[in-house]
Amino acid sequence: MENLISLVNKLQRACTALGDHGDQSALPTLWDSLPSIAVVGGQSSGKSSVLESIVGKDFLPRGSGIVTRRPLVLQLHKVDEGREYAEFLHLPRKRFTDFAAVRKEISDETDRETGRSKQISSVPIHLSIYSPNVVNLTMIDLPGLTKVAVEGQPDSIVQDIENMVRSFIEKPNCIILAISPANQDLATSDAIKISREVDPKGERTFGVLTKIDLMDKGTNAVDILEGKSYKLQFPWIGVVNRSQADINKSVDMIAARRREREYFANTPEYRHLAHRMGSEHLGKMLSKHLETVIKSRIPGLQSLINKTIIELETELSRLGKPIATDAGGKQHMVMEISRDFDQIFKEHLDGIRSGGEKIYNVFDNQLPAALKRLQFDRQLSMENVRKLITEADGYQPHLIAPEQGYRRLVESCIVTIRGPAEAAVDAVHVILKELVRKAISETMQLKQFPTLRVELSNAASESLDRLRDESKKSTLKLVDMECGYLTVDFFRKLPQEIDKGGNPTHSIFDRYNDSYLRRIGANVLSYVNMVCGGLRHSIPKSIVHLQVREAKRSLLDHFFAELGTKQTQELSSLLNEDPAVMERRAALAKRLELYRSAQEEIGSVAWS
Ligand SMILES: Nc1nc2c(ncn2[C@@H]2O[C@H](COP(=O)(O)OP(=O)(O)OP(=O)(O)O)[C@@H](O)[C@H]2O)c(=O)[nH]1
Repeated sequence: MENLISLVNKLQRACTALGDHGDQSALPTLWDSLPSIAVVGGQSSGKSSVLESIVGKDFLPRGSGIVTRRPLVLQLHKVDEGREYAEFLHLPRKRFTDFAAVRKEISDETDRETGRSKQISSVPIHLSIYSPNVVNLTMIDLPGLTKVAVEGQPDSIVQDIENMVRSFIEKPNCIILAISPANQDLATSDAIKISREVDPKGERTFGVLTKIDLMDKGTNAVDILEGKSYKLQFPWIGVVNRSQADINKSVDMIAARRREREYFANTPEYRHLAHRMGSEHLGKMLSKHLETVIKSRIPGLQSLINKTIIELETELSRLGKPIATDAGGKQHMVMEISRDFDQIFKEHLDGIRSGGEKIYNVFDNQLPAALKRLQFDRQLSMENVRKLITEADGYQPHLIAPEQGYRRLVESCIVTIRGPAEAAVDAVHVILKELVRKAISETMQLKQFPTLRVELSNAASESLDRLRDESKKSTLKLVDMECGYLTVDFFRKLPQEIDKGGNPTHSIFDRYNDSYLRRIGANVLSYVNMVCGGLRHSIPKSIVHLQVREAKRSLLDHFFAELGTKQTQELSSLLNEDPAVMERRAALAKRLELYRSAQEEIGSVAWS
């Protein structure tokens, strides 16, 4: 059972180390879900004395006025053997074996936060005590409630202390140790007043009556201790702490405890209650109660932790990975994100994502339709055929066939194919750009880095422009090649005039008759159609080879080459992100670490 309390101790320590004090922040808090015991009471009611009695050590600052000015989270760890020692969370690895030094450090640490003025602060001091003589407990000592500000204190201090105390004890997981001095009327007890406000049924309030030994002669606290004056769910516990005179005389704790036991055992009014009085009993009882509370809370705590982990992970993944601080790490990160983008771009082309199919549509529909639209009517009109042939003949008319005329006619037709060829290159370019845009917006990590997003998009776009230019050059070359060298076989296989029974001795004037010119036009058209048929297949090949496959292969080559030369500062500006996002991510990561370790700790205890 003891490991239940040490579990909560561990979790509370982890909370503090990772910045979860249960204070108001935009992060989920584990601290508030863990049971704790807060000691409340009026000034000088004996809070510190009760704490010291439970610990069995002198370690708290003493003096007049407000001594406790910051919450002190005190964790008691029972160890099997060895020397007692204390450790502060703000001084890790420093072991205090001298408890007078602990007292001084509490005082100094209080002053460090509040200055030497008598101000208060809600930032807790965390102190752990390891001893064979303590029970496992976590308790929070709070500043004493006061009614008036003393010199040097602002008037608001009365309300400030009350608010701070309330903020701790109003949490449903807080067990309230309400300290009231027996030498004052219970009706005026600050502890009872404030605990009743937050726990009207007294379900989590333990009433502790101090200074019983200082009560007026002839009066006693039996009615209170028997729960007749003010009823709480748990029985009242009376304690007799050391008086100021005892402290001055350095009466040690062991002696003080023995005297306390004797006091209750030997005072006739309290003898019947002696078995449930005293600080030792108080410590044990609190420890037992805490165990019960923790046990009942474990299932709820587990499900809360699991739920919070999922929430934190979801938000963290939405915010993206944290940025490396060194140049190498930054470069690696930019490369990784860029590769993610490149991969998505390729997936669009390869059909894993949509969009690549539009390229085939260019080859299968747009290009053939554009080629078809080239009617060559103008080039092959009777007048034009006649004009080109006679021009090509020059001063010496052709003898058998108008060789040069044919060439000029073919060339004048084929040259018009450059238009559809160029248009196909441009159409594919537009599609590739659209795919880059899509891939950029689908690369999750890029949402985090607007500058990198722009740079990457520009680099990809420039690459595509370069590829378009290359592709255009080569594709047009294909067309130009068709102009540069005609397929001789086609013309050789053409039926000659003579074969058709024509008269080869026709005069030159007869040769330019309509049917002769029409036949030449038809021959040229049939040749050009054959060329179009070939280009319809070779233009897509050229485009795919130089634009599509090359984009897949080397879209970011230039970008990566330049990346290698970038200095840390340039890399940092590439990975510029909103500082608020960075802060939030760091805070979330810390909180997630806390919840994960809590999940592990609770898991192991719950199973055992
Ligand atoms: N005789 C006697 N004196 C006590 C008892 N409890 C506390 N005192 C004395 O009362 C004075 C105040 O006790 P503290 O324990 O310092 O009270 P506190 O509530 O912690 O005080 P602040 O932190 O200043 O609010 C000290 O001089 C104690 O010695 C008690 O049960 N009997």
